[in-house]
Amino acid sequence: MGAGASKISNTKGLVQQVKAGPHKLKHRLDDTAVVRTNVGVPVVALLTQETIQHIFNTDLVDKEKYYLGYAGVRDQLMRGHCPSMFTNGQEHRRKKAFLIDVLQRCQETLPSVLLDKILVHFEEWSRLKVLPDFEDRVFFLFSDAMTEAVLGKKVDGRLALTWLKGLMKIRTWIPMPTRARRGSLASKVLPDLLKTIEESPKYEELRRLCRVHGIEEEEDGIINVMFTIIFNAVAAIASAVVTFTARLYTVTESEKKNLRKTTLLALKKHGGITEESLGEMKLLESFLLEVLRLHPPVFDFFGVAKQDFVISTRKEKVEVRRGEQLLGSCFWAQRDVSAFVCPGLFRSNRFLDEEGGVDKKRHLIFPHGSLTEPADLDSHQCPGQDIAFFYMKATLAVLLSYCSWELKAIPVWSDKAARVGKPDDLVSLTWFEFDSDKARSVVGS
Ligand code: HEM
Repeated sequence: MGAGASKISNTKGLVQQVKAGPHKLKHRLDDTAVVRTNVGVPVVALLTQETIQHIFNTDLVDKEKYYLGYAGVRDQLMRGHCPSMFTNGQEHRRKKAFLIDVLQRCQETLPSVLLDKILVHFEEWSRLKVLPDFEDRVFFLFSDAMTEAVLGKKVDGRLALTWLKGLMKIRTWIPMPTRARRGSLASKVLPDLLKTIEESPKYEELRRLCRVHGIEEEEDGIINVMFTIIFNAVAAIASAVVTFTARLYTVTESEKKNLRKTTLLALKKHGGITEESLGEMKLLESFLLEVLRLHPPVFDFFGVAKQDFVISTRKEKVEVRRGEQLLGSCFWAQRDVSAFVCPGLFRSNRFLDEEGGVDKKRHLIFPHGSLTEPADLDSHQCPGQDIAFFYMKATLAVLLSYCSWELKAIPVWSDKAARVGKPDDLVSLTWFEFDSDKARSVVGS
């Protein structure tokens, strides 16, 4: 029986959640589809491709302001303005339409800004040779590229990272001094962060767009842009790229060689990073999708039932009461055996066309909805996937074709939600080399 009443306390639930993460919800061989449990808050957890659809249904489920189940964002770090992904109804429609407009307006500058940053950052990494802070450095690369493309001027990546690291809080009475310290550091950098945005070339344009989209307080719009760049965009793509780098370590030499060869071939054929060359990097894309299937940056999607409803599965009918928290487990739904053969295995060619990849892609739900369906204003699905894939594929293509590196340790995944898909220990490089001359001759901007 999956969804019986769970009597455990929030504290015990939270401790289990931190220790076991998604493995608290079910054993990998169970076929449980729904379970009532406690992950720091009581939840009805949806664990399959079929049941997780309920969390995407905005007629049944609302977002909770500032909260994702047991975790939340510190509203003072948002100056009391709520990010789009935590809002509902008209407020959500307005904010999401505004953000989509902002993102569309930077589409043209985005590729050249990114290529420039890739070359500059990789050259710096190569000079340093050893990168104990590799994860932060990937974040800085994407932060520079994204902020410059959207704002016309880059924001200091260290300010952005300090703000991000202090953003999340946990719903518990247990004292968390490290989190508290990070929260107060983040409060300190917020004025500098906002000042850089206010002084950026695109600031007036962003204020105008706020008015166009009926966002009454301009600060609300600006904070939403900041949240989207740093939290929604940069944090997610940086994590996926670090996870990819670690995953490469786990595949055979011949797989790696083939990946490098096909990527470089596409780059050379089209004379650099273009829509065409990226489109031809089928193995790179399949590898990346497999990384995002097994290690999505967001494991759990949360929402609150707006009304009573029933979830019917093959085995049972589960009644959900209005006000109950729902947890959609992206982690388990992307390991559902009804959609993926041998779902626990990492198979880098799983999403190739000849492997039926096109059909399988629709079961990828890491963007908070099917990857093959476009995001719209009535859902909470991510509207940034095109940008995300351009950023990730372009960076990985240059990395694979012109760089060599060594990881400090063999990566191990025990699936800690707080690591947003990355392996348990910090990913560091003991050595990094970049063939800048060759890269510039092909991808030079
Ligand atoms: C691999 C990279 C990415 C992943 C896995 C990802 C995933 C997600 C997920 C799971 C959500 C929903 C969160 C929730 O409601 O609980 C979301 C929302 C969002 N994402 Fe992404 N994202 C990625 C990259 C990006 C990028 C590059 C951008 C912008 C350029 C972006 C912009 C947004 C925005 C604006 C929302 C809020 C949508 C709304 O309010 O309805 N994301 N993303």
